[in-house]
Amino acid sequence: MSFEETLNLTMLADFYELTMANGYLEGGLENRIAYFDIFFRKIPDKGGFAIMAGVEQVIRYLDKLQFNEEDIAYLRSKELFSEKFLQYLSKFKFSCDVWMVPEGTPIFPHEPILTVRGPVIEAQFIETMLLLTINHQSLIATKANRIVRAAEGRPVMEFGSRRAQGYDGAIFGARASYIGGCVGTACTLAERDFNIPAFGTMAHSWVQMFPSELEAFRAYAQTYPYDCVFLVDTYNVLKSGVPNAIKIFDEELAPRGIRPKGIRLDSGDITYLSKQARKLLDRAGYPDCKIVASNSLDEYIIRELLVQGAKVDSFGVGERLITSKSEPVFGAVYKLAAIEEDGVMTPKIKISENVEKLTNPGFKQVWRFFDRETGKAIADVITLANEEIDESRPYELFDPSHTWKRKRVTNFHARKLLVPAYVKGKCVYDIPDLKTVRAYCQEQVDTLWDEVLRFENPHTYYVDLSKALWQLKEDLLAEYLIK
Ligand SMILES: Nc1ncnc2c1ncn2[C@@H]1O[C@H](COP(=O)(O)OP(=O)(O)OP(=O)(O)O)[C@@H](O)[C@H]1O
Ligand SMILES: O=P(O)(O)OC[C@H]1O[C@H](OP(=O)(O)OP(=O)(O)O)[C@H](O)[C@@H]1O
Ligand SMILES: O=C(O)c1cccnc1
Repeated sequence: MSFEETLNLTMLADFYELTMANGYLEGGLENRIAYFDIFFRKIPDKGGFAIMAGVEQVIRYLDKLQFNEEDIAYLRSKELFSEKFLQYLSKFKFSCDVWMVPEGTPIFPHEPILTVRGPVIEAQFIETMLLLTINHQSLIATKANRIVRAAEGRPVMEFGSRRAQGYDGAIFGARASYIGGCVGTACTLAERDFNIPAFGTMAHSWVQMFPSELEAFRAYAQTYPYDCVFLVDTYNVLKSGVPNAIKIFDEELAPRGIRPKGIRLDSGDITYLSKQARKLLDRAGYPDCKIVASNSLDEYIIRELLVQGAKVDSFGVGERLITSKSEPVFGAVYKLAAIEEDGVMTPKIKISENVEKLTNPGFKQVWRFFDRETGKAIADVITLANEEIDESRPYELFDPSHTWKRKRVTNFHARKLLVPAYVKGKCVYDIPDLKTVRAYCQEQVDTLWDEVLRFENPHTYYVDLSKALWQLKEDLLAEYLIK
């Protein structure tokens, strides 16, 4: 049984979701339809984009939503909820429609990345689990993608389980890291359950367990002759670690015609040590022996190491990736966008003094415009769900805050980003395997201009509103301001 199959997280809800639900039922609002959007406001690390992740876990959660007898008994013990509500929960069956942006897609602030439509009790109840799932995995996939891009084609392995914030942080963090572009993970369970390649080198304790470093390397080579990546910094990298590694390559592997895989540096000045180690290995006839570096790395240090000319072939990255240490919050929120009664939809807006916190009302779609000539993404446009984009005619983009800033685009292809995931509670989403998601992510990131990809002061990618949505927002703002 996979780790996920052991989980039923129905009760992982914020208590107010239950009190509101009880209130809706008591007030006869249980059949009122609500539309909720998930969107985020700020890209971590001042980046130019984020990566959508966690969709598969949202589906696993929704598929299992069910209150068992224990849950009902516990809720009854609170002496807060009506018997009618407890009966409702015991027969609870998810019946909403859900649209999601596929995993691995680059996403931008303020655009809906997931929309739920359904009876308000159900749609409201799932807020917390949906947010925590998308927030966690999108955070880590985004961070992983930054680290992988900093490594400029050198493989990055995720080494963070031991420093993850809890076991689910480790497991789903490994999953998200893989989507973001890591080649594999040290987390064994992640390979068992998600098919993410798991591999590793050795710990300092292995080296310490033997009377000498040389004996430690020899024992490892005898057990795993085809898989030797020696950790060379337990005592002294250049005086003992690398020379001992070379000695064992010569004595244990070379006579059998086996090429060594690598050495790992885990402390000290990685640039200096990797350059010196490279010279020693090359001189000894092992130019193909790879140098792996680890030790509190992130995209900034990796980039700096490469600027310094470090001779590192691959990176193991743990704590700063699995916790997204530099910015550990992905602030996606769940906001009501419309309600529907007797088939009539009423758009809703959340007003705020802070322009950043104004919501986009109504039932919406997000379109990504691609230039047909370059294949590059030009802009995203949030429209009302029933709008169509005619690719055969020029489309006028305009900045929703500075409407005089306009751009006419021609020769474009427009793709809907929100795709159906549930129809009336039934999953209609074909979950792709993770390798496919990872490849899709890379392909989609490649559609972004370098100006959006860069780490420092990236260009703000356009996320515009259609005229109809902009007008609706203006009208609602005017209406509320007059009130
Ligand atoms: N050439 C370099 N340029 C920039 N940062 C580096 C360089 N080499 C290593 N670092 C980073 O500097 C930080 C500190 O590394 P250092 O090995 O000096 O300290 P440490 O972690 O305390 O060492 P140890 O593991 O021996 O205790 C780590 O995040 C490491 O990745
Ligand atoms: O530094 P990270 O990016 O998290 O990478 C993973 C770290 O985990 C291991 O360290 P260990 O737990 O053995 O402790 P250490 O920091 O003393 O090496 C490994 O040797 C790396 O240093
Ligand atoms: O396999 C490794 O080298 C490894 C695994 C986890 C953490 N640090 C290193």
